[in-house]
Amino acid sequence: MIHKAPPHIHQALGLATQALFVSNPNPRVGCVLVSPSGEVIGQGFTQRAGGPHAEVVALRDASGKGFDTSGATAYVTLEPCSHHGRTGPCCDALIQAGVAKVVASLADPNPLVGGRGFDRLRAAGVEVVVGPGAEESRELNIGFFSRMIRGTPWVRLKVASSLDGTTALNNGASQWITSRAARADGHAWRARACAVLTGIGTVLDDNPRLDVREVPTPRQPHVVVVDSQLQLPTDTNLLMNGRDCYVYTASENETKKAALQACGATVIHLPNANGKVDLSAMLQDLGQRGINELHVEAGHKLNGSLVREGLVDELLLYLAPRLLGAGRGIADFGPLTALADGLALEFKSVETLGADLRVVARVQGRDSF
Ligand SMILES: NC(=O)C1=CN([C@@H]2O[C@H](COP(=O)(O)OP(=O)(O)OC[C@H]3O[C@@H](n4cnc5c(N)ncnc54)[C@H](OP(=O)(O)O)[C@@H]3O)[C@@H](O)[C@H]2O)C=CC1
Ligand SMILES: Nc1c(N[C@@H]2O[C@H](COP(=O)(O)O)[C@@H](O)[C@H]2O)[nH]c(=O)[nH]c1=O
Repeated sequence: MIHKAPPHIHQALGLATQALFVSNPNPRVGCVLVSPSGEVIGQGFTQRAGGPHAEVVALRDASGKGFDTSGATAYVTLEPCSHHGRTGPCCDALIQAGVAKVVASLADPNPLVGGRGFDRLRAAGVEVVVGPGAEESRELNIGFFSRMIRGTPWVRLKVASSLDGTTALNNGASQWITSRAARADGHAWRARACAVLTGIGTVLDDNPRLDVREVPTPRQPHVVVVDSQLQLPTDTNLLMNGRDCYVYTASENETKKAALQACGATVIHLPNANGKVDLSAMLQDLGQRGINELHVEAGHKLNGSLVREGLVDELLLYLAPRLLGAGRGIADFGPLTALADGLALEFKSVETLGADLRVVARVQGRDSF
């Protein structure tokens, strides 16, 4: 039997997409309220952290328009919450509004919710259907699911390269390899991430801003720097706009640490056995700090370590129609002795963006948590 998702859940998924740049670190959720006669009476999506969740926005929308919500069906892309977080439980709001049925895409992976929302609704006599739109909702919230289930962010490596895989010349020149359109698209991917991570090599070569300025966004992602020796200059562009900045280091230089902290950075000491930063421990720490999607824009050295240590989930690759020959590559790992030891990927999408190509490729098996 073919199970067809009801159109209202597609509408709710469309609303959830509107939360893409907004709700971090909360999941992107949409909700549509439909009256017993089949009329859409309220809609909403999750607002910024601490603001109302999708269900409450939809209920307010309905009551604001003078609609009676009793007997309505709520189509929602994630299990309604049952706990008192920064806002009250959405289950209670739905029950109080007299909603008769909830169609939800999938259960919330948050251990504080995890099925309790559905139990609470059912206990109050609300009919609950789970499943329609599950794949799309999980995909939209891959970072939230990663953090809740694995305890670490979804790691997306963004790279801009020539068609032959060069990301910078040996003298460090790299601006710009890709077109304006590709770079603007890259900003949209920055905007959906909770944080943008880079290496000290990139900071010293480029003094990048790593902010979102080519697309409108209500919030800027945090910035994370991997810097073993605390070489980060206090006048770096990264510290100029008051964003949260986390610097992971192997250095115990308290003077430099104090200088960076005075500029608003948070310095975290996480050395590995080689005197570099322990990248695996860093991801655990970022998970605890509420980072869902981690957007990496680093050079070939840090990218290489992330690949070598098996920490990369996805590649966001912009390819310019140009050959640059020898230079810095995408990720410096290996040399391998067997082809089978390469990082096996699966293409998710290939699109043209102006003159360039955008390839999204996922590391095989990484999304099966
Ligand atoms: N085209 C593109 O998409 C991009 C190009 N670039 C280009 O890349 C170049 C910089 O590359 P690169 O020097 O590789 O810079 P990275 O950004 O990769 O930073 C590398 C540095 O990170 C530090 N580090 C700390 N811990 C680790 C660890 N566990 N593993 C690896 N590195 C660690 C090391 O310095 P330390 O030991 O001192 O801490 C290392 O030298 C620039 O020319 C820049 O323009 C950069 C980003 C994107
Ligand atoms: N060279 C290159 C990119 N480089 C990345 O962009 C960073 C600069 O970001 P910002 O300071 O915010 O403009 C730089 O340090 C590097 O990480 N990106 C691209 O989309 N295309 C390109 O050709």
